[in-house]
Amino acid sequence: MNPRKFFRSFIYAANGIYHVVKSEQNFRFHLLAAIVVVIAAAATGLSAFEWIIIVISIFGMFMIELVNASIERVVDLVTPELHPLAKQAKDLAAGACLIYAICTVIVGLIIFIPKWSGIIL
Ligand SMILES: Nc1ncnc2c1ncn2[C@@H]1O[C@H](COP(=O)(O)OP(=O)(O)OP(=O)(O)O)[C@@H](O)[C@H]1O
Repeated sequence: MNPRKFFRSFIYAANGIYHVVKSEQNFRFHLLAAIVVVIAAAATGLSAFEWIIIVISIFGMFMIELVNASIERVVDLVTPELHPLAKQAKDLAAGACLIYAICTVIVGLIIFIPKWSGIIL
């Protein structure tokens, strides 16, 4: 294994993340939502297992947004013109993000509602 090449791959990955933060409004929204969730989780007090679920949900959302942004760029590279398959590819990737986002909201509700209802009621 070449250590320099290995280290360079981290730089490339960090560049990709930096680029998506700069260029994708959706990614910045998820970043803000993640900060709010972490603050809410810290204030509520979660078990280690609940924290693991929250961390997996947050990082999974970032990951799928990165894959979505990557698919969008590949599609634009392959066909700058309008094409039904380009639309399908982008809409499918966006659909994957939406499905995972719905999943994270459900997971959040399952974790937080019983704790908050104990505080509110
Ligand atoms: N080359 C294309 N051919 C056909 N439909 C496209 C193409 N590019 C985007 N679309 C469709 O147009 C709609 C809006 O796409 P738009 O370009 O605004 O956003 P995006 O490319 O999906 O994301 P972003 O705004 O972040 O670049 C979506 O339904 C998308 O699938």
